[in-house]
Parts: sequence; structure tokens; C-alpha cells
Amino acid sequence: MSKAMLIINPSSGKELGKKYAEFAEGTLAQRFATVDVRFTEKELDATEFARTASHEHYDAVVAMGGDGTVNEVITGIAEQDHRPTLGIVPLGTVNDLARALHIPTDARDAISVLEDAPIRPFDIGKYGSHYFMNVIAVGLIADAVEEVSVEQKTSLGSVAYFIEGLKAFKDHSPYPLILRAKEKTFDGETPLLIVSLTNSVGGFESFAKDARVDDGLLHVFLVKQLGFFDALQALPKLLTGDLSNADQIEYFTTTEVEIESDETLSINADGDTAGELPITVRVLPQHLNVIAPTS
Ligand SMILES: Nc1ncnc2c1ncn2[C@@H]1O[C@H](COP(=O)(O)OP(=O)(O)OP(=O)(O)O)[C@@H](O)[C@H]1O
Repeated sequence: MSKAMLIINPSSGKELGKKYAEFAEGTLAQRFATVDVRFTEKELDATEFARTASHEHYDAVVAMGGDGTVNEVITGIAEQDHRPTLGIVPLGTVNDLARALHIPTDARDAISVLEDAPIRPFDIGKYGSHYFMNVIAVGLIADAVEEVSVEQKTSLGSVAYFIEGLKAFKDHSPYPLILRAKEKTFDGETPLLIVSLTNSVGGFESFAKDARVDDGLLHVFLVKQLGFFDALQALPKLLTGDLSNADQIEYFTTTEVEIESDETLSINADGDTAGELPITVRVLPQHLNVIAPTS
């Protein structure tokens, strides 16, 4: 008999989770014989619930919350032998994975998709014991995220990061970084390094426009050392995906990359700070399955 676990973060996205809990449970009941609902109370609850769902051979685990909640659920199932199919009801500010998977960003529409959308594979990434589903950033964006207040994030969404990013370009000196991949090595200074699995980064859907959720690749963007005015030119190109002739940006794809620095630099994974350099980042190709429309 098929069973699904619905994991809801009631604090995500202006507490929409509570409002839509019943509708989501009812919709999932059209597809699965049993639906168990769990509400998170604190950090790592979603990981624990998802791990239990794996151990107990659930067919699906649906994450209802922001990117933080989706990341926690993925962390709970990623290492297991039995990995339930993922479902996502995005309630956060950014919702990059949902965007990349063509899952509607409206909660009600996203729930409706769970009733009959196909199941398809997607890549995740790993460094140390951390998993990520969208993006790793070192430098500028990592700093910008730290500086965006909850109020700014709620009212301005992705634009808040953009504004803080511009400020960070002006105020911060670049970071010394060493990058080693089969395809390319770099030893120098950069204001920003981004390693992306999906096209959508920070809510900007054409950021890594060639990235596909199941292409088995890490898309690496390295911004070269810039003056402020060069930076002003480079940022819109980053955000609109117009990178083909952007000489301020080094772009390549790989499956594994080592990143280190002489300085202590923290890493931002999927919007939250998680760990420090040095790291080796690997893609786990088509490691998980997700209920999501194909276009
Ligand atoms: N019941 C709860 N009350 C308060 N915080 C919670 C609760 N359950 C989980 N959390 C915390 O919420 C964090 C995840 O929040 P999440 O990213 O899903 O939502 P969000 O902040 O609204 O989304 P976004 O970051 O996209 O704006 C978890 O890391 C966890 O620490």
C-alpha cells in the first residue's frame, strides 16, 4: 500500500503551511493510500522526519516550507538506501529548486500538481557531510545573505539580495581563492564564486540558463577581480544569464571541484551558512526523484 509523509514547516512563508495543510493532505490522499502529516517545531526536525520516512519505506515525502525546509528533507533522504520520491510545496521567499523544476510558486497550484504530475530524477550536490540542491556561494552573496534582514527578505524577496550584493561589491575587498577541477584551475582573488546545480539562483531563473536539474553537472561562475563600476556591469549579466560575452566572468561545468582559501571563509549553501573552506564539491547525478511537471 502506497504511503506519503507530508512535512510542514508552520513558520515558513507567513505561516501558509497551516492554512494549506488540510488541502495538501486531501490532494495527496488522491495519489497515496496513506498520508501522514508532521509539523516541524525546530531546526533539523524536517531532516529527522524525512530520515524516518526513508527507514520506514515511505513512497514519497513532501516538503512544505521554504528552501531551508526542502534542504533539510533532502538531507534526511539523500544518504539512505531507500530514498522516497520528493514532493515540494514552496512557501519561502526564493524557492529556487521549485522554480527550476517548473513547480508553481503559488502554494495552492503547487499542491494541485502533486495529484498527478510525473516523477522525474534530479541532481543534488554534496561537500563534506552537507547536501545542497541549488547553489553554493562563497564571497559576495554569502555576505549579502548574512546582511539581509528578515523584514527586507519578506518585503523585497530576491531584490533584497541584489541590493545587499551591490553594497557588498562596494564595501568588500575580493577573497583569495584556489579552485581545482579537471577542466580548470584558478588561483587568485574573486569577489564571488557560485557553484550552481539549477538555472535558478536567488530567485533569478535565467542566472545559469544552461543548467538542467538532471544534467549531472556543477555550473561554476567565478567573477574576476573587479572595480566597482565593472561590478555594476557584471551583476546584471549574472542575474539575466547574459554570460556568453561577459569578460568579467569565468564559467565552466564540471562534476567535482576543490575550493580552498588562505582566509577563513564560510560557505552559503541554498541560502544558509553551512561550513567553511576548504571543501570538495561533488554532484550526485540524478540521485533523487521528484514529483514535478516536465515543463
Ligand atoms: N515550528 C517552527 N518554528 C520556527 N522555526 C522553525 C519551525 N520549524 C522549523 N523551523 C526553522 O525554519 C527553518 C527553515 O525555514 P524555511 O527556509 O523553510 O522557511 P522561510 O525562512 O520562510 O523560507 P525562505 O528562507 O525561503 O524565506 C529551519 O531551518 C528551522 O530552523
